[in-house]
Amino acid sequence: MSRLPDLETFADQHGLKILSIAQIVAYLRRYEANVTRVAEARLPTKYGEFKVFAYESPFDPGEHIALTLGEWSPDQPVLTRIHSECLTGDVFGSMRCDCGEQMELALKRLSEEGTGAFLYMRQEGRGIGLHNKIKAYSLQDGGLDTIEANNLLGFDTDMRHYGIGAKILADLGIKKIKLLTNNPKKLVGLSGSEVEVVERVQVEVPPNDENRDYLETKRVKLGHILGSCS
Ligand SMILES: Nc1nc2c(ncn2[C@@H]2O[C@H](COP(=O)(O)OP(=O)(O)OP(=O)(O)O)[C@@H](O)[C@H]2O)c(=O)[nH]1
Ligand SMILES: [Zn+2]
Repeated sequence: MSRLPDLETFADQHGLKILSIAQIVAYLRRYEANVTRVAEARLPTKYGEFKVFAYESPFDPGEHIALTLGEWSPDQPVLTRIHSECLTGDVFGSMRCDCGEQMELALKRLSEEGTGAFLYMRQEGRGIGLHNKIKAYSLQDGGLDTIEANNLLGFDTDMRHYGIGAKILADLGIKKIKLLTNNPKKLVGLSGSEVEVVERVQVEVPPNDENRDYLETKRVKLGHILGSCS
């Protein structure tokens, strides 16, 4: 019986191209990060009159939106918040985390600046989704920290990526940003993208009794720059 050729020889013989898993993943990541603006409208808020832009992206079902205030020139660094969805904090005022208050603080800062962009990325629960975040909360009620809970559920600590956010900013004509964040990993996540972070702007809110341990875990285990408000 003749031996089967190895995959690469077979591919050569048939004019096929064999891609490594890493090449396929890199390709999907690039393709996934393409965004299409699907709608835009006026959005008057208590923080001022924003424009709201809706985006979609292949392979990513998240209905991401961007709110913008004012105008900018192509080389102007724009005050920007890339906010990850937290339904419990952003909508219901949960005190387990700092998300809702950070969202309000960021919108206020944009309003004071008179110019800026606020991206609302549908990466609930650091990318694990709402139901899984609530499962993680349940484990945290039993004594685990936010990272241990994610890991016990079989998820990485943080499953977000920032390529789509960078593409949305590029679509809005933003090339340089002053990024409102306490998370240095967001800067790393944006490096090599079409957007340059020229400054990190602290967006810290005071801790409360419900989120003090959670914020400490973020500081110690996730490397968030926190502490000026405690
Ligand atoms: N899995 C999980 N997600 C959480 C938990 N608490 C908050 N989140 C999510 O964490 C995300 C926000 O991430 P944070 O680590 O608070 O902040 P960040 O966006 O990385 O950093 P900043 O820019 O400084 O706000 C949101 O998607 C929340 O839904 C939790 O206990 N478990
Ligand atoms: Zn939150």
